[in-house]
Amino acid sequence: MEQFVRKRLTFLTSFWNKLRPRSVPESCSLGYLGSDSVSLHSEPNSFSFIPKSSLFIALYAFTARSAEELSVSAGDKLRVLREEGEYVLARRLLGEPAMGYVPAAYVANLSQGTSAHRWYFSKISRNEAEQLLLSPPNQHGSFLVRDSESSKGEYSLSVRNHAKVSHFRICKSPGGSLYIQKGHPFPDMEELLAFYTEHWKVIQSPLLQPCSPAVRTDSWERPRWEFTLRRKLGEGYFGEVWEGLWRNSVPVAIKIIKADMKAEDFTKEIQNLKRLRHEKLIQLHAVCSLDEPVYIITELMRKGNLHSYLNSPEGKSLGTSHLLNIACQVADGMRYLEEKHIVHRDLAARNILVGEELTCKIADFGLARLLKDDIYSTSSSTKIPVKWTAPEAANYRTYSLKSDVWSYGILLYEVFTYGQIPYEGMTNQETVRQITRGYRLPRPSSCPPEIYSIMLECWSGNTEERPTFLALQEKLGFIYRRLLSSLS
Ligand SMILES: Nc1ncnc2c1ncn2[C@@H]1O[C@H](COP(=O)(O)OP(=O)(O)OP(=O)(O)O)[C@@H](O)[C@H]1O
Repeated sequence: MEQFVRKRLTFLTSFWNKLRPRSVPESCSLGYLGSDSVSLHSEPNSFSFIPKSSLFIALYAFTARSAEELSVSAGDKLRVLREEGEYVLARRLLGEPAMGYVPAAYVANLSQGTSAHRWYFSKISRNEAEQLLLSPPNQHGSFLVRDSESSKGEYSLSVRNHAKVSHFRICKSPGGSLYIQKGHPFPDMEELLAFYTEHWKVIQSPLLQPCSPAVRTDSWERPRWEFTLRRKLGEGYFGEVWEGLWRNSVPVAIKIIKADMKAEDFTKEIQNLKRLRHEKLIQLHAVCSLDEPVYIITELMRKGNLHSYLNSPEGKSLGTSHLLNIACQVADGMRYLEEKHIVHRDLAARNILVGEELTCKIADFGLARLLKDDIYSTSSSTKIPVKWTAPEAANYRTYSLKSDVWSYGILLYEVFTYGQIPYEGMTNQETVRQITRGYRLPRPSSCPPEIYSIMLECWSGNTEERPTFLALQEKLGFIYRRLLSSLS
């Protein structure tokens, strides 16, 4: 069970390692299956002692992506120990003894004649067949045979004909022969296909190559029953956020999307979370999105958002070195986004989450965008957090990494004022007017002058003069290390 969960939920590896540290070397990680009755050292060509139903053949070559997967070549004979969702746990029967997971679509059961062929896709619907044949690497002439949806025991032949897919019913006569055209039977599927490969004009669709299978790599979707809600943590635009448990053991944060939210809005956040992986960015663990309410499951940050944390007694007791440490962590996460050319657009203390030992992570990627050029323009009237937004973004909706740098300067102000609202007492309109005239926030009393001069650089009216996140990370890191060594 543990191995299965480790294998299928690789995104939870760190949790597993915490719950049950691996005690065996990676190369022996499948040794727990040693009780299986098949001896890997038995006479290789005689598999008579293995139940036929578990003898499989690899239809395609597959290269393992992790230590728990098994690389196979097309034609390899395998013993399948069990099926697990879209994978089978298989043991190679010839050559180097090895065992691991292989996509189920890459293997066929030898005891079921038809299924041992690359062109046979048993549990696939007409629509799925069309999608598969029309997607890469399949091309004109790709074909497959599938079980007929409407007539049990019969088949359908689906063939890609340029940008279209044609389907032909393969009927079975009472005597067991197969035919597409009445009066033209074949004893088996191979002969039928051989005939239509040669005489493809009869069906106006050339059979050039068997369809290639698709391996689904999106393993984020999890069943809802695996999560239990324990305590409400907060509420945002998309809905409530709860502390919860995954499989009754791993603490997680669960965002429950409100029923009236437009899918296109929150899916942006999910997509952004899926493609971003950095220790200073909040990590997506799973989603439950097949029915409502949609759950977005992320790592749990026990101390909540940075703004509230700075206002808490614990936050208020932090010294300059701690505040600098927070600033460095956020700069590190933003440097990663900068490298990926992703603009966050909503960088603020409320969107930084705090965990144990002052760990800080950037969250709320709902507004984040990949920059195609260096600037992202929007004409949409999305609500703008004006006091955090650079003037060119607030006035002309032109967002860039440099507008994120401006927001980072405001975040520094929040950090060094222990969570004070910037431009307190000013309205949004007044703030924009004052900023445009050159007004800048004053130096907070607990802020060292060198940090304040970094804030002022971030708030340069000329975007070119603002530092990069890489430069910010280096500069702040240097100041932090110097401060630590002066304290020790
Ligand atoms: N992963 C998490 N761990 C711990 N607490 C969290 C987590 N995610 C959110 N929270 C808490 O829940 C609150 C609401 O979060 P959410 O992301 O929904 O909204 P928001 O960031 O406040 O605003 P919005 O989504 O409207 O921009 C946060 O302010 C934080 O206190």
